[in-house]
Amino acid sequence: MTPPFVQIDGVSMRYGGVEGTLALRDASLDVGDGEFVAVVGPSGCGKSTLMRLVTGLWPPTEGTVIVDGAEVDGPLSIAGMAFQNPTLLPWRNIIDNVMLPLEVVQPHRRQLRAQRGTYERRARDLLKLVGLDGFEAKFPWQLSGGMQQRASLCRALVHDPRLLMLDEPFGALDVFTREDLWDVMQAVWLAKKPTVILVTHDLKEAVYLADRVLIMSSRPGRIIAERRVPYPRPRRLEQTYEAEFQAIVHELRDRISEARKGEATDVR
Ligand SMILES: Nc1ncnc2c1ncn2[C@@H]1O[C@H](COP(=O)(O)OP(=O)(O)OP(=O)(O)O)[C@@H](O)[C@H]1O
Repeated sequence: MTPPFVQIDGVSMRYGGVEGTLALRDASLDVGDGEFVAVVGPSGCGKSTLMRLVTGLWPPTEGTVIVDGAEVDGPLSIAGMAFQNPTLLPWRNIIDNVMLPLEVVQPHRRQLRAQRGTYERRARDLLKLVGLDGFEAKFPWQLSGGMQQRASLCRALVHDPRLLMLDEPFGALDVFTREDLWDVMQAVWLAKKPTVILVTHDLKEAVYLADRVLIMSSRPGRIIAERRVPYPRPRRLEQTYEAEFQAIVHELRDRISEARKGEATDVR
């Protein structure tokens, strides 16, 4: 059997030393290579913290995080990341923003000068995939919030990451743009099959996009349950209105509401 691509084993995370905030306690989860999982849970339960540990932005206080067979001990170059806030650099145009990871992440950084044309084509293809062709030379402030978020997804994908970490990337968008981007995300996943971990508050989004939805307890967070999503891909937005789909969303909502009631005792 192939080992999981991401293995989180008995991870705890306390911010600010022994008297600080315990965000995660004994959290464990495995994610298979090419699997799409969504992480949901009560507000403040440690979802973003989990993302920071997997991408190596913080070391855990206890436990181990293994990605692609190696323990994570610093920022992961095989990961692409997108957050709720698109964080594009205002002085760079859209294509230069999208190409930013190529200037940082090896081996692309080494190859960029010699293969600029190929890389630029890749960035243009991604912009086209998300409906932003024609906007390459614009600056972030000339684009709407939804368009900036599309560009930030392209930036997360431009170095062909094997692991894609998405922390509420659609959270700030209106419902129509959000649903458009779900389908963009689905198309990207079908085309490239990266391993994806998506943190979201939107249970419909979690069920629409993921193979498996993981539910966290209240803080200090750990994974307390999971729900497989039985639908093959490509999935269609109309499915989200069907009774079976809505029953899964309700089931998740109930689990989270139970998790919220079982408030943890160590809540420092
Ligand atoms: N850099 C930090 N320093 C100190 N405490 C932090 C830090 N980051 C997060 N925390 C605390 O850790 C806990 C978990 O935060 P985290 O952002 O991981 O939760 P979340 O589940 O992503 O929250 P939300 O659902 O509201 O986005 C919270 O109590 C938060 O205040």
